[in-house]
Amino acid sequence: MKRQDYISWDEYFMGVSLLAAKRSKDPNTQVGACIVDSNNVILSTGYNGFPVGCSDDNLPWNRTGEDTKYPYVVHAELNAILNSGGKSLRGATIYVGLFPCNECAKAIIQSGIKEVVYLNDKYANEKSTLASKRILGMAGIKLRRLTPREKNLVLNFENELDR
Ligand SMILES: Nc1ccn([C@H]2C[C@H](O)[C@@H](COP(=O)(O)O)O2)c(=O)n1
Ligand SMILES: [Zn+2]
Repeated sequence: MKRQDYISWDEYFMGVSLLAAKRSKDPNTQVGACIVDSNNVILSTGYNGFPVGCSDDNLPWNRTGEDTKYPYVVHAELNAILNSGGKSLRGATIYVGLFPCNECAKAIIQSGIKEVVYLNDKYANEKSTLASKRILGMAGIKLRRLTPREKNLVLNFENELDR
């Protein structure tokens, strides 16, 4: 009989986006994204960080004050779109830990992505999120908040060493 406790496609792709988020150097919010085609093939991943060539150590990670991270950070969704290397994203789905902002929403729409699956909507009342929902809705993009069956998905490197 086949295993019964395998993870769903949704859990797999959201899991990949959460794993990508672990690469983020942002001390406050780590976001990952995973773009998938209609055959459940991963097209691209990304996480929030500074642009290539801009050192993580020489730009600010502050949220407030004179010099903040906001003008410099590339969001996870945009990085995933840019990392796709010119592949067509038409009809694709983007899995992302945090609901996309308006800037990422524009890129999502223009790239042809048709569905956004997200986990967290902690900035639901921000102008950027409201604008994002407005344009994603107008563009006919499906929005789906994922309710995971399990709270935890454990990766155990040690177990694999014993096989
Ligand atoms: N959908 C999103 C929303 C935000 N981000 C990035 C941008 C920042 O690095 C961080 C948010 O920082 P906070 O204001 O919570 O300190 O998350 C993203 O990549 N995708
Ligand atoms: Zn964004």
